Amino acid sequence: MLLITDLEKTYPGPNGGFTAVRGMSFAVQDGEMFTIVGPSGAGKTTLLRCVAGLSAPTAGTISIDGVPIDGPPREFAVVFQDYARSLMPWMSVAKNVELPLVKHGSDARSRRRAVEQALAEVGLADAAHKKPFQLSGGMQQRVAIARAIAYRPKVLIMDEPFASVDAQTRADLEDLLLKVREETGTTIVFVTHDVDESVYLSDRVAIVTRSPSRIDRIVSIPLPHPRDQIVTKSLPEFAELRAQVFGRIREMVHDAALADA
Ligand SMILES: Nc1ncnc2c1ncn2[C@@H]1O[C@H](COP(=O)(O)OP(=O)(O)OP(=O)(O)O)[C@@H](O)[C@H]1O
Repeated sequence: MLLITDLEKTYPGPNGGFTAVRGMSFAVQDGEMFTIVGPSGAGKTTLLRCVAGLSAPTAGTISIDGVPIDGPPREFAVVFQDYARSLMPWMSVAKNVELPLVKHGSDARSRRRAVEQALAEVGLADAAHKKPFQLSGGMQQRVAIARAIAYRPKVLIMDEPFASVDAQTRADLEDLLLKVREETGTTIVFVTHDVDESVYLSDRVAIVTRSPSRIDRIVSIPLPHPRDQIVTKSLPEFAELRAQVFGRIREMVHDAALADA
């Protein structure tokens, strides 16, 4: 279980700096798809960077199975929105996917097998020898996902991973993620601006307040699996959950505008 307790992150600066996150606590169960949504600038990326061990919290603790995180854990993988910057342009797709496996010290034969399997899982078996620039944006993001899942991380952390692709590719990538999660049982912590995406993908959606951000509420998503872009999104329960999450975010933005006035 991933446990976040009383997390605070203050960026240094004048007048005591800027506190992006304060008093943030939640738990993500093993194998859960947990999504975080909230107003723009709320501190979602800050939160994910702390959870991934990429940024040190000012206060509070993050632990996985009771072990505190104080640097990027070996069993975590991270996928960011900007696939173009996250892939090495001079390396083939296969070499890009292999990179973390080399860092983890696996031998050549198991690396080759893991790369082949991960590329097959994301539907890119034929693109192994291409360079990232020869692929579309959606395909490059598939490579980033293949790289993240190749070494079977315990936790996959994703920050707006599908924000830069077109609507159809986005829907395909959402379904790919559901399939990967179904097949591997990976725990996924996912940040998105898109309320429909959060409800469609998740077991639970956490709504965070604006900075200094904390959990406002957590909404359970008891929609049946397997999910389907048309069938699931046509369910009255989907519309109800979407309205609940969207309504609460709108309320918070409205309250903040009144407070700022
Ligand atoms: N390195 C930094 N130094 C100072 N302030 C920062 C730094 N990184 C982020 N912030 C501030 O912290 C706040 C939260 O930023 P963050 O990117 O975590 O929010 P977010 O919810 O991910 O935003 P968005 O929804 O727009 O992607 C913002 O006000 C931002 O300006």
